[in-house]
Amino acid sequence: MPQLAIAKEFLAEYAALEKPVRERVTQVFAKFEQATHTGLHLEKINHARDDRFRTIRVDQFWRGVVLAPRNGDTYTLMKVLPHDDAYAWAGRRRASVNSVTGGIEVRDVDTIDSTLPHLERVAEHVPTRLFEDVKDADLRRLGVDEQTLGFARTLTDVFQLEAARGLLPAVQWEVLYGLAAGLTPEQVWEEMGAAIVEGEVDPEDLDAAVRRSPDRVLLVEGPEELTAALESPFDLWRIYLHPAQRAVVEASYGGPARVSGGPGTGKTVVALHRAQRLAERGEGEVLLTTFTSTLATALEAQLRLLVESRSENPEEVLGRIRVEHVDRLAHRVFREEHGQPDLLDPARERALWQEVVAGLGVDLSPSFLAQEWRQVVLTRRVEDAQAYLEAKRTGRGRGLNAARKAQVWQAVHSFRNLLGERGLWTHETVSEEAARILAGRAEKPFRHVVVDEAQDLHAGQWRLLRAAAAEAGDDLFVAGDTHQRVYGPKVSLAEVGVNIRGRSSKLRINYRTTAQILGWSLGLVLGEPVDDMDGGLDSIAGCRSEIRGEKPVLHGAATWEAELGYLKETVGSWAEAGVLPDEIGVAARSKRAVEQAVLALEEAGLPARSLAKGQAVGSVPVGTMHRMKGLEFRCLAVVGVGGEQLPAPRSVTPEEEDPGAHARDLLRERSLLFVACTRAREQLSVSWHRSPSPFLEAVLDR
Ligand SMILES: Nc1ncnc2c1ncn2[C@@H]1O[C@H](COP(=O)(O)OP(=O)(O)OP(=O)(O)O)[C@@H](O)[C@H]1O
Repeated sequence: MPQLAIAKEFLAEYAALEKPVRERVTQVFAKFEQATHTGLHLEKINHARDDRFRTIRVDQFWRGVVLAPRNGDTYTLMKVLPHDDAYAWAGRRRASVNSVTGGIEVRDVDTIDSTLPHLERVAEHVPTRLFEDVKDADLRRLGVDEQTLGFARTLTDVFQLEAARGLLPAVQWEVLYGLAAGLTPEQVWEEMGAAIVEGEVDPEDLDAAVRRSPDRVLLVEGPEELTAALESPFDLWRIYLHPAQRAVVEASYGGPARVSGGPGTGKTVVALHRAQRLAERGEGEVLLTTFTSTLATALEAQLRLLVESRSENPEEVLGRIRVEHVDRLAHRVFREEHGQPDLLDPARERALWQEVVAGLGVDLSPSFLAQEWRQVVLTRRVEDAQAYLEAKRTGRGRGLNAARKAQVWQAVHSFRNLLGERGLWTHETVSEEAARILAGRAEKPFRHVVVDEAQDLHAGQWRLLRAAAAEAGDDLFVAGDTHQRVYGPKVSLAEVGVNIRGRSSKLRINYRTTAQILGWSLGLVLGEPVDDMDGGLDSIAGCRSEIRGEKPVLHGAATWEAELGYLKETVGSWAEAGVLPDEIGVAARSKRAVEQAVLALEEAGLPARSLAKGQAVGSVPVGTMHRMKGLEFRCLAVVGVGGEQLPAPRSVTPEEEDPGAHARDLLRERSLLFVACTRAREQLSVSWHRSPSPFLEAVLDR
C-alpha cells in the first residue's frame, strides 16, 4: 500500500494556500493510501533532471509535486504549486541520498549549474575562498558530494552561501554553514552525530532514505494524521527535531545530563520532548520544572499539545508528568512537614540584617552580608566558623582577612539564630529545608527530573531537585544557557551534587530569530567571561540561524518623550503592515517605563497591556526585560536602552563596596538586554534617549 510522507517545508507552505486549495489538498491526499499503485495518476515530467519527481492533480489549476521512489512505496509530497510552476520546480531538481545520514536530499541542479560560472568569475578576483582552510577529505567525510564540493570551492563569502540555501541539499548546506560559522569539522561531525547512519548507504534507495529522515519528512499514517499535521503547520517543533536535538531527546544517560545552547536553539523543545519520552517509558513519575510560575504554565500548555499530538495514550503519559516551578515544589514539600512558612520579604530581611549589624556594632553593610550569606554560606552549605574561614569565595571580589571573616561569620550566625528564634524563612532556606526533608526520605517523589532555564536556579533549589529523584540513569536532565542568567547566582553543578561530566551536549542552530538579529544580539555578550556551571567557561560561538531577515533598527532620541514618539511610530508601522497586536512585543528595563510605554501606545490608538497584568488578547504586550524570558514575538521594540537606564543604577552594587558583586551585577544587566533582544523573530527595534547604554558600544555600528 502506498505510504504518504510530507516534506517539512510543505507543511509551512500549506498554511499560505487559499482555503479551497487547502481543502482540495486534504481531500486528494487523504485518499492517497487507499489508491492502488496504478490508481495514483502520478504524471511524469518531460525533460526532467530526475524522473522520480512526478506531479499529481489537485484541481484544474494546482498540482502537487511528489517524489516517487523506483522501488518501495513511500511517496513524498514536496510542494503544491500552480500547474506551470509545479512542472518547472520539479523539472529542475534532483533527489539524492546523503552519504552520511542516509537521509533524503533535494537540490536545484539547473540553478546550481547556471550559477557556477558566475561564481567562478567572481572568485578569480577575490584572493581568498570561504572554505580554503577546510580539506576536501573533511568535506567528503561530512557528506558533501562532488557537485556541492565543486560549488563550495568557488564561494568567497558567507553571503553567497546563504543565497545558495534553497539550491543545495539541505544537510550539506548545513554542514557548510556550520563550517562557515567557525565550527571545526569535528564539531560539525558531532552536531550530525545522531543522524549518522551505520553501514553502507544505497544511493538509489529513496524509499529507505525517506524513512531515515524524520527531521525532514513526516510519514503520515492515515487521513486523520494528515489533517492534524496540516492543521498545525506552525508547530513544527512537535514533529521535526534536528538530529542534534533528537540525539539528546532519545539518549539514555548514566546519570545527570545537560543540554546547553544559545537563545532559540530549542532547549525548551528538547526538555519537553524528553519529559514526554521519559514518561512514555513508564519507569515512574517525571517532574518537569523551571524557574518561575509563568514559565511553568507555558511549559504545561506546550507539553499538553505535544503529548496529545504525539503520544498513543496521552492522558496516561500526562498523568505521569508533574509540571511545577521549583519554588512551588519547595513550598509543597516544606508544608508537608512544617505548615505554611513565615516568609521574609526583602524589606523585612534588610531590617533584620540592620538589627544584626546594630547589635554587634560592626561596620559591615547589610547588603554585603546578605550577599555573603547567599553566595558563600548558603551556596556552599557552610555550617561553622572554621568552614567559613576555609570556604572558597569565588566571585565575591574583595578578599577578607581572618579578623574580618570572623566578624562576618558572627553576623551570619546571629542572623541565622534570629531566623530560627522567630520562625522566619526566605525562599532559599525553604528550598534548603525541603531538600533536607527529601534527602532524608527513602522514597523519592520522582524517577526523572527535567529542568528548563537551569542557569537561574540557586544552590538550594539544585539540592532540592537532586534529592527529588534517586541517583540513577536518566535521573536529572537540565537545559539552560548561562548567557541568559538574569536571576540566580553562579552555581557549580558539581558542588550541588549534580555530576554531568561526559553527559553534556550543545545545540547551535537557532530556530527563532533571523541571522541578522541573532548576530547583532550575540555581539552584546561576545567576549564576556560566562561560566558553564561545570568549572569552565561557556561559549556561544557557532550559534547560528538559517533564517534571513532585516537588520535590527537602532534609534537614539533626544528625550524620553521623543523616544516614546518613535515607539508609537514603530509599533504603528508594524500594525499597518498586518502584524497582529499579540505578535508585537515591547520590552523596557523598569516597571515605570513599561507603564509609560503602555500609556503612550494607547494614546496613539494602539491597544496595549502590561504583561504584569496578565493576558488580554488583541493588544500589544509590554513587559519588563525580566518578563521577556520564555516569550517570543514577530516584532519587538526594546526601549529605554540608555546609559542612565541600563545598567539600572539601583541593581548594581557599587564597585567600591564589592567589586565581585559589581561585575556580576553588570553581567546580569547585560544578559537581560541579551534575553530581551533575542525574543524577536523577524524585526527588532532598539532605542534610547540621550546617550546609549554602554552595553551597546560594541554593536552600535553593526
Ligand atoms: N526542530 C525544530 N523545528 C522547528 N522549530 C523549532 C525546532 N526547535 C525549536 N523550534 C522553535 O524555535 C523556537 C525556540 O525554541 P525554544 O524556545 O525551545 O528555544 P530555547 O533554546 O529554549 O530558547 P531560549 O533559551 O532563548 O529561551 C520556538 O519557537 C520553537 O518552537
